Amino acid sequence: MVKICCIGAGYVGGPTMAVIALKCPSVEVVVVDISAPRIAAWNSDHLPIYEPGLDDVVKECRGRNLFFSTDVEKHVAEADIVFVSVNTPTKTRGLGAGKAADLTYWESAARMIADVSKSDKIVVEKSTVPVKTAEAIEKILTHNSKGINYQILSNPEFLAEGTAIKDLFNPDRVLIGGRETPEGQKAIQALADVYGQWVPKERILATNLWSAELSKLAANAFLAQRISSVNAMSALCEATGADVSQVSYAVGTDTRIGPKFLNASVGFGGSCFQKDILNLVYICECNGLPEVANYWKQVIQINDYQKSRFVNRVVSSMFNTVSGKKIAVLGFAFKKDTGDTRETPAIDVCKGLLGDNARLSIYDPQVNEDQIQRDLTMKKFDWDHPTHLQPMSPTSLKQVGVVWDAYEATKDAHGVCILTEWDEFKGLDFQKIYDHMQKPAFIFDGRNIVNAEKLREIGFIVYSIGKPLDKWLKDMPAFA
Ligand SMILES: NC(=O)C1=CN([C@@H]2O[C@H](COP(=O)(O)OP(=O)(O)OC[C@H]3O[C@@H](n4cnc5c(N)ncnc54)[C@H](O)[C@@H]3O)[C@@H](O)[C@H]2O)C=CC1
Ligand SMILES: O=C(O)[C@H]1O[C@H](OP(=O)(O)OP(=O)(O)OC[C@H]2O[C@@H](n3ccc(=O)[nH]c3=O)[C@H](O)[C@@H]2O)[C@H](O)[C@@H](O)[C@@H]1O
Repeated sequence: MVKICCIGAGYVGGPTMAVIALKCPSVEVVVVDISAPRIAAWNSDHLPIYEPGLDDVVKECRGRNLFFSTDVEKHVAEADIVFVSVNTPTKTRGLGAGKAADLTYWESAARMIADVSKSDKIVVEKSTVPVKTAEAIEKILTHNSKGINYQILSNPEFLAEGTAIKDLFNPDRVLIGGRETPEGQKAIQALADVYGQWVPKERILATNLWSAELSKLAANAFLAQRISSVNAMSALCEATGADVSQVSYAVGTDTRIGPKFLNASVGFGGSCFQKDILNLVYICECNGLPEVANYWKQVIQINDYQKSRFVNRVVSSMFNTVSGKKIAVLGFAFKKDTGDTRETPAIDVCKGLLGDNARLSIYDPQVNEDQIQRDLTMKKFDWDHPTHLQPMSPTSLKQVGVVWDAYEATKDAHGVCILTEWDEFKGLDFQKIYDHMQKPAFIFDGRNIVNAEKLREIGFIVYSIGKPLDKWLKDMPAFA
């Protein structure tokens, strides 16, 4: 029986390994982590992450050929294939701070593999890492090898949160990079055989190591670039009276461009887009390519601009101040169908509003108060470390209330900001909301999910990203 061990039981390690266990009943899969609470949650009825369909997959295999354990060393020692899916945060200090990937967790995992291994192993990079990381890992493993043969593969993950199980069941492609040696090719084949149990052969792509590593960074950069492109257009739409949804549709019907990933928004969030682009920028700079670095930097700059543009719209529309005003924030997660708040645009928007002294009442169906308070008080990039190593959050912010109901959040509010596109927000009774709000009542839709015309009929003043402006907003300076 092939034994797989995955180091890191997070958003990637957990779902990916659960699907491998489901699709390959003859493979034993153990997911290990240094975080005991996380492993306990994986072994309980309340999994540590919310992901549609995940519960069913885990229930079917857990205890059969899927196990979660804190006994990292034992399971690594026994495995034939070791996936490493640990955090690769942005460095916060030292060389490359604010850009380069911090490979501390990766390196310590590699050293541990070298320490405990007694048999040959295929070591798979599942985390997103800088190009050439495999070379560093290879050095750590071979310098401590005790005659053991290691093959390093790069097998980046392309799942998106909220659709992880769907993406894993039916991936556009599985990318496996390895050394161009007979041993390297054999290792690629061994991993391809695992995926081959449910992924069609033609979707399993084999490349060299560096192409696989770089393809992951490139794919995220391209995806984020589409969003920044459409968000840049959204600003121009507002200035000219064009409608960004119509522009996106018209542009996306060109088969060379395609319709996906062209929704204007308050900005992209999530644990990876910004981190991976910063990493790409750093790699370009290190390779003496400042023009290429600056090109990709712009994707992040437009994203930051979009978030601050949104805050400015809110403040300037409400008589240039939100001081002391109650603002309801609907949605805090970085997208719908996840409880994940890492790099969510809601953090920057809320901080911007708090900077103007607003009182916030936040509701998200999947995010609790503790998480929101932590997010609003934590330093940039600190979130991307294993939970038990993150600094304790300081005292909570008094101006921020977190409630479990959209109607409660909006009661007596002066304005409502929609920051996540949860389906339930589309079905809210906006007449009821309007009736219980201060007047004039404002809605700022950062996700373009409400029917602005209907809301205007009720009496709201509505701002929707990239849409022709409400008469009220036209008369207000956008960047006061
Ligand atoms: N979240 C996502 O949707 C995607 C993430 N990725 C990449 O996958 C990697 C992991 O991301 P997530 O799963 O989101 O992170 P995560 O933070 O949810 O999980 C990482 C886990 O690794 C554990 N860990 C860290 N060091 C360890 C060690 N030495 N030994 C054992 N466990 C250790 C942590 O305790 C944590 O539970 C990152 O490189 C990320 O860029 C790639 C594709 C999608
Ligand atoms: O490496 C990763 O971590 C993953 O990053 C993204 O997945 P994810 O961040 O989970 O979610 P996306 O659906 O890509 O959304 C990212 C952000 O962009 C925003 N977005 C997305 C699409 C769009 O048209 N407009 C838009 O603003 C979302 O609301 C969200 O805040 C990629 O889609 C995955 O392929 C990749 O594996």
